[in-house]
Amino acid sequence: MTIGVVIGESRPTDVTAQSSKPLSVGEYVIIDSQDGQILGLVEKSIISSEALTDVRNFDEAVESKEVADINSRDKNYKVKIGILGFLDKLQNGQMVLPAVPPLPGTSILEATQKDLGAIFGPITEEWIRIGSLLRNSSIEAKINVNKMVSRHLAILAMTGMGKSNLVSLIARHVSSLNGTLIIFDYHNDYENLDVPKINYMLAKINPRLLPSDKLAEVIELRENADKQQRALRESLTEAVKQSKDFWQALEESTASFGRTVKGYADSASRVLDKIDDAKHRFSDILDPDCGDPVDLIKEGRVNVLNISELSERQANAGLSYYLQELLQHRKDAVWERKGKTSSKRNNKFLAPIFVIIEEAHVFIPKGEHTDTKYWASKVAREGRKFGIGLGVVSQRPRNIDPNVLSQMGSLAIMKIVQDDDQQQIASAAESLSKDLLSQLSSLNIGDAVLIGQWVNLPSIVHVDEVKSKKSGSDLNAVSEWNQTDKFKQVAKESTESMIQKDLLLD
Ligand SMILES: Nc1ncnc2c1ncn2[C@@H]1O[C@H](COP(=O)(O)OP(=O)(O)OP(=O)(O)O)[C@@H](O)[C@H]1O
Repeated sequence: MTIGVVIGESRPTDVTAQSSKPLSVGEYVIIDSQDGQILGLVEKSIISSEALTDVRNFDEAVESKEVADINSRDKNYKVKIGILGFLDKLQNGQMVLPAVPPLPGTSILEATQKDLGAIFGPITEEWIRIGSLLRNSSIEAKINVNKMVSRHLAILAMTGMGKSNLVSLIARHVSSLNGTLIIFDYHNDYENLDVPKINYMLAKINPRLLPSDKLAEVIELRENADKQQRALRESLTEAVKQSKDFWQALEESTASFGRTVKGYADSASRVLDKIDDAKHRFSDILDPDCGDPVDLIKEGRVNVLNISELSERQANAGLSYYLQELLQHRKDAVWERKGKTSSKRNNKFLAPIFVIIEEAHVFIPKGEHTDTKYWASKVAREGRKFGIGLGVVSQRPRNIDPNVLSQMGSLAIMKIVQDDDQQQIASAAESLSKDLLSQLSSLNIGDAVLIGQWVNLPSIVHVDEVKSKKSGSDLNAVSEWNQTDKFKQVAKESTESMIQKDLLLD
């Protein structure tokens, strides 16, 4: 159906058109050019009224409105359309721009399912549905899972805009494809994730497997307490690591170090206090008898590792351990498959895995070293070769390490209003045009700009809501206060009636 006509000057990159009705920014249209059909994206949409132009006062505005209302030709709908490429080429995954601009007078057509389906929702197994195009809502929006895993992903948005909903949706699809997904859940957001055969667990740290500087972080020794750090380092011997009762052996070894090395009695005693404290406070997490925590992760499942009980330093030590081990497992598996080595240990992960780090700005911060950052950037660099994908989720993109962010080949960006967040994203993602960037502050909950390797074309979509996901929704303080008040009232009344009964019985 013809909805407009190209007017004025046109270029190979954009045209201006007069349309028969208002068109939305972000809507796809077809430019029926002399060289073939071209896909276009509405970048600017202007509506003007002949009668209501140059109005000088309120009375004149009211009179002009009456004139405008009866004149069907009064409104003028003008759009600027960006050219994305020839439609048939885009349907085959190629972007080819016209050499000659579409001639003025060329028809603008409504884009149909037939036109857009092959571009935004290809029907092959690796393409999974995550929603529909925001402005052409009958068109499915899909993402390519293979590209997501091999080229990494960043999900960036202000708080409450739908990041964990998108992660939950991805988890569902990965689960239905029998893939292995590992989510490091910092706020216990995924406890109620409704995915078949989910493997939900408390992330554990086995202190036997840690080097002394990492153990020092986990038991919360101060970073600049050099003497305590040394006391721990010297006490954490191979014999202690191998002993039956790890904590007892470590305590004995530390006590002995304090007795025998001159000037270290106080430091050793402080370390002993810290060990005792950590042993009791973190007994669920610090487990010398849990074996290798990576063994708790199951292949072919969605694994949610709850790290909400861990302090930031502990979570960092835990996460870097997991990332390092997961990368090594995948390297072993790939090398073994190529016949280059025969690994001594059982290769747990025979197929690619995808790891999602929530609150990435905490663990992969800008301008600061963390072990997780080191391993995350290694995974980002080497993951493609070894089949380990990284997904970073954050509400503060400006605080994520730009090197790691720029290695995320695919992005889902939801509403973001802060200018420095937008700038950080723009410099990390080449394919984020100025027009798309300007859309970010006007998106609603669940709307996302998708760019990068996992889509054929940058697009603005509305992500499907995962209805059964209970977590993440805002607390309803008013209703909870109300409930609590009612409970208190009921409790008070029943206590009063019991007192009455007691008095009567007396
Ligand atoms: N695609 C969507 N469509 C409709 N509602 C949505 C969509 N995505 C999320 N919501 C709603 O928005 C709320 C917040 O979503 P979600 O927890 O996913 O946001 P978030 O960005 O992860 O928040 P936080 O930063 O606090 O973790 C939820 O109540 C959820 O139901």
